[in-house]
Amino acid sequence: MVVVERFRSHKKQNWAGKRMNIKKFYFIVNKSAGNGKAGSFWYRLRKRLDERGINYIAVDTHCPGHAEKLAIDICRTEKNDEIALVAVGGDGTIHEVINGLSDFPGVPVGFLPAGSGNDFARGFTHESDPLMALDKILSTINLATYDMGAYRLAESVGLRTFASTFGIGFDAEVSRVTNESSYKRWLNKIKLGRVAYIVSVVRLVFSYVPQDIELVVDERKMSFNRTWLVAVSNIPFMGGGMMVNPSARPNDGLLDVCVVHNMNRFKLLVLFPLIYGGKHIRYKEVKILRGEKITVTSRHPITAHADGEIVGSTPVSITVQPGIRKVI
Ligand SMILES: Nc1ncnc2c1ncn2[C@@H]1O[C@H](COP(=O)(O)OP(=O)(O)OP(=O)(O)O)[C@@H](O)[C@H]1O
Repeated sequence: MVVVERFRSHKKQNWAGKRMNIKKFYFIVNKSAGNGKAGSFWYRLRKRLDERGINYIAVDTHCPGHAEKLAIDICRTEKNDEIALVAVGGDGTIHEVINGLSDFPGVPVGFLPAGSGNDFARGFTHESDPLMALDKILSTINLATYDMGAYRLAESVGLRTFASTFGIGFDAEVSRVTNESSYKRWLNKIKLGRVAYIVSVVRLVFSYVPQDIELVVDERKMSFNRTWLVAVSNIPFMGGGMMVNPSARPNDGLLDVCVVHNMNRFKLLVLFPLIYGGKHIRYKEVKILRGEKITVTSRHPITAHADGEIVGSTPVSITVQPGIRKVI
């Protein structure tokens, strides 16, 4: 009955935990995150920085993709062992910043959660309050090295990075519909941004068409019929706290894979709340795997997201990059 398969166990943890000598903090601020909530958060954060006499520079993003360019420009002009970059926004903002840092492994990154979902904070920094998160970052005591995921889509050039989850299928459509929705804006206003993802699940469950896929995890080849989603995770959470891969750890050198297949729509809807406690993995239609290299192919292209941002469609190959990123 329980179809939870663990053919790889966690590797030895690569926790680094050391103090750094950071001389200057760069804050990359996406004031549009959380549908504008980040702007008011930033006002309070800046006040705290000024009160403490911190040496910092803040730069605002002006459009999608800008955080990545800013991160590259900063790292090219500054001594990499003296700076830290801090993303202020949601998971989309941190996704852009870590991609900008791809060629600069020595630069630590921090996150002040001010978006709608904030799964990065849940999985890495464990601090949901932006002011508390700022205090932790400034103390730079909690510096550790973490794994990142790398993905290559057939239609794109080069390797891209994700921090939390790479998702294919239903969850990608949920991310797309949520990001385009007007209810996300309204729910963010009343501090219920994560509920927007739940609304999208209910909207899509009766129209989404599950697809057949081929999955390879390390050397192991598998076929799944009527697949709703494949979620490749570095941390347990996606979509604002859904615990899709409860055992995923960002410092074990491995990625966890959750495949939901052959489940009828009504069962999916009824069981959906279980994902918040990670209890969905008990069901025969849910397969959990773990590995270092994952490829997904399908006859028809299936939408894919990285950290909640739509990035393309299948086929895709994904690998883990063990301990590559310093996070404060
Ligand atoms: N100045 C800007 N104006 C509009 N959009 C921006 C701007 N700067 C960045 N963006 C885009 O805003 C999008 C949303 O940002 P982000 O994901 O950080 O917030 P969120 O969607 O509210 O939070 P979460 O992803 O945690 O649910 C990203 O795709 C990013 O590229």
